[in-house]
Amino acid sequence: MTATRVLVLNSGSSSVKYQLLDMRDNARLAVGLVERIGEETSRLKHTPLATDGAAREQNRPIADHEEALKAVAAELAHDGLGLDSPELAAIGHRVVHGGKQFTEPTVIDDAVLKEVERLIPVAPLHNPANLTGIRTAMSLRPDLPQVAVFDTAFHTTMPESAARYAIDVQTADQHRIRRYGFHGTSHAYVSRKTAELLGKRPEDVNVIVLHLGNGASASAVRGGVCVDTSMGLTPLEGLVMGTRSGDIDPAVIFHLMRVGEMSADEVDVLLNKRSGLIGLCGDNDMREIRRRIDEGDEEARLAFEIYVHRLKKYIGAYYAVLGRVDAVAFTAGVGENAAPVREAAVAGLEELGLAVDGELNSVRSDEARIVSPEYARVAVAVVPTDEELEIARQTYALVANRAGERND
Ligand SMILES: Nc1ncnc2c1ncn2[C@@H]1O[C@H](COP(=O)(O)OP(=O)(O)O)[C@@H](O)[C@H]1O
Ligand SMILES: CC(=O)OP(=O)(O)O
Ligand SMILES: [Mg+2]
Repeated sequence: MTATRVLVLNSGSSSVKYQLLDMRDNARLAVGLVERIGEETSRLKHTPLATDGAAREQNRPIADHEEALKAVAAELAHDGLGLDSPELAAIGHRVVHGGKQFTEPTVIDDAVLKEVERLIPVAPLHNPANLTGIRTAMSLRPDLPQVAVFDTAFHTTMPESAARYAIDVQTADQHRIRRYGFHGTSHAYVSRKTAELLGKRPEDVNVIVLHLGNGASASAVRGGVCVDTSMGLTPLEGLVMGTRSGDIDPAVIFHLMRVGEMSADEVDVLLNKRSGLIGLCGDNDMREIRRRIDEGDEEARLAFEIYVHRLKKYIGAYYAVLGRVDAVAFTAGVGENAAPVREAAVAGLEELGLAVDGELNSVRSDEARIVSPEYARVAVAVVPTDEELEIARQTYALVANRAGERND
């Protein structure tokens, strides 16, 4: 019997999302989420799709990512889908920062672990969680291939003109300061899906992808190749996010340190965790912000306007970078669900061929769809992302390939 299953772990700063898939038909056997790790109100939600599909929940404090993963392993075992299964071919891990060197999915060994660890200072919210996920999975199944799929990989094609900051070259090179970009697995998947939706080959279309989740980033994809993206050295640059500021005058930082007497760490926490939507209005969930706007809340309205203004600037910028745009694709939690964000982001851009159809845009669906009117020159699309499926595919392709090579 050949092993055909892949477990995918997407470890975030305070959550773990996971899926167990059978790669013969990409069927999802189990999916789940552990959230609020490290808080009193942690929650594990596990849905065993292969059996009765009834979700099970645990509401209890889960101290760290190791405990979270062990709880996930126990839930899977409960359904006869445990990590000890001989049908498990590999575990695929989302790794957020892979620097410049990892352009492909990579089987994890000591050298890879060291490199992911070395990159912690430039992905402090993400790489430590990714590493704990990997180490725990390795301890549970030391014999199994563990594969890292990097958020940065898709962006390694960016030209130097987009990847370099305009700072002293020696200093930049010494500290490997450049723009790496993130959410690459999503940008790759969504740009390809968008081409499919248009009935074209990826190499024939130019797409602006707007990945709007808790973290948010935009990318310009020309013929399937990323040519620019909004996140930089770290996932802090670019769009306004749930808790991150995105673009800011770097002098704000010196000012806060010199005049505000804040330490570097305090400014780091301010910009990463107490800025963006939560900093502007106290809420980082777009649903709550829309609810408050409907009640006439001015603070929430301004936060929404700042969010959309930045988004619109990036649409314009990437339009200019690409020269010709076939589609603007919205994805992730906000992009897929928040019709008012999509409407406001393209409002007034009719001259650029961009518009949404009010009725199409308000339809709720899990399907990839076009929400622009027939006459619009550029398609505005809603394309649900599936980072876990993409990670599973890349992981399975790599291990199947290696197995094939061994048998040759
Ligand atoms: N129905 C909805 N309407 C508006 N916004 C939503 C809805 N569902 C989710 N969101 C937004 O999506 C965000 C989460 O997006 P997601 O892509 O799951 O984030 P991440 O993977 O970065 O944790 C939430 O914080 C919320 O702002
Ligand atoms: C890189 C990044 O910002 O990821 P997330 O959106 O999962 O926080
Ligand atoms: Mg996400």
